[in-house]
Formats: sequence, C-alpha cells, structure tokens
Amino acid sequence: MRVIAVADYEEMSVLAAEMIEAKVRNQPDAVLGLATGGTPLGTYRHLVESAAARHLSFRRVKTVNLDEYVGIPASHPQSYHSYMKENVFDPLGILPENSHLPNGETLELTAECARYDKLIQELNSVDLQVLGIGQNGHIGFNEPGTPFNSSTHVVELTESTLRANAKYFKGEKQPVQAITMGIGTILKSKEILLLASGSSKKEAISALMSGIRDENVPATALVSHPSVTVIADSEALAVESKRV
Ligand SMILES: O=P(O)(O)OC[C@H]1O[C@](O)(CO)[C@@H](O)[C@@H]1O
Repeated sequence: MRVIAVADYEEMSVLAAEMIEAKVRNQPDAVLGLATGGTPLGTYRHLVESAAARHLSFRRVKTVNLDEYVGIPASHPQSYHSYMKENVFDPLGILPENSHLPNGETLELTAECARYDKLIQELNSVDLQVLGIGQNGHIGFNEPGTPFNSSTHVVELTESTLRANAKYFKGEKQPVQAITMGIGTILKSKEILLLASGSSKKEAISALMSGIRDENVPATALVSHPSVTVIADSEALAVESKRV
C-alpha cells in the first residue's frame, strides 16, 4: 500500500485528479470505478477543469459506481445517479451507455445485485477504483462486519452512516438501505485509490495503516490488495503534513 500524505483537502483533490487523468490518458477506454460522497467532489472538479483545459476525451471511458440508495428514484436530487450526472458524467462527457450505477428503484433487489456484479465481470473488472472511506471504515456502503469476499448486495445503513449523511436530506425521509458493490468485488479492481480528508476519518485511517485485516473495519480489506494508493490529508492521518 502506497500512502501519500498531503496537507489538506485541496492538495488531495489535485493529486487524485492527476492520477485519474493519467490513467485515462494512458488507457482511453479505461473502466473507472467511482465513488460518491463529499470526499471526491474536489477531485471531480479538478478533473473536469483539467480535462477541458487539456482536451482529454472521456468518450471511450466506462464507469461503474460503488453504490446507490434503495427506495428513492434515480431523479431524486440526493440519489447517486443525480450526483454523478451533475458532477461527473455531464461535465466530462461520459456517455450514458458507458456509465453504470446500481438500480435502487427496482423491487427485484437480489436480481439487481447479481446483474451488477455480472456487468462488472463483463467489463473485465475495474482498472482504477476510487474510494472514499466512512467514519466507521466503510468502503462503498459496506458496513462493519461485511465479509471480505462479499459480492454486490443490499445493506441496512448503520446509525453512524445515517448520521453522517443526514445533512444531504435536511429533514426529508432518508433512505435506510442501499445497494453496494461488495468488498470482494472491490478487491477485484486492478488498482485502487482511496481518499481521506478530515479528522472524522482519523480512526478509520489509523486502522487501515495498522495493516491488520479486520472485518469490523471494512477498509482494512485493502491491506491484501497488490495495488492500493491512499491519499490522506494531515487531519485524516493525524500528523503534521509531510509527504511519505
Ligand atoms: O466522503 P464522505 O461524504 O465523507 O463519505 C464517505 C463514504 O461514505 C459514503 O458517502 C457512503 O456513506 C461513500 O460513498 C463514501 O465513500
């Protein structure tokens, strides 16, 4: 695991955007695994600016998202479909037929999970998977206790995750379930880039840095993956800012 310590959110975002851009430049038909949440927003902003400035095309890029809420329509402003369309797909010109998210609206949830895993398999797995990390160490929506060999499945969101995401729903009824790529599915990615910013991620990052795989902290599954880069800022690492 390569750990890059940066000063702050901005530096993390610039560096992560550069890594994604380099991947697409070297492999214009790359399959990108993408995350939502607050953490990668700055990365996506820099990527959009840089791709426009350097005329980098995303027309052949394919994307698969980690997760989607169950029980809200794709058109809901807080759905991950809406987030991706607004922040990534439209501004980068990623074609609708090339961008994939789980369908959280279906009543056939089990079939949807199987479909999503098969789709990723048919894409010959993810070339670069971007991950955020939850305060409790979740990756995607894989909550503590999720088996490390899990495939795409439905999850009941924990109190910690519901609390962290309540700000996006502002008193509105909040979804309590989601469909998420499993940890086993995530581990099949060829390369993984995990981003962490802010002191609320300190404990989760410290568990990851311990190098001990523990199903109570889902992100520690990454310890066994051969190609992981963590970009974390000084608050998440709880250290004075320095590059390691
Ligand atoms: O980046 P944030 O908003 O702190 O969220 C961390 C993680 O939590 C999720 O938003 C799910 O709760 C993930 O998509 C994300 O990686």
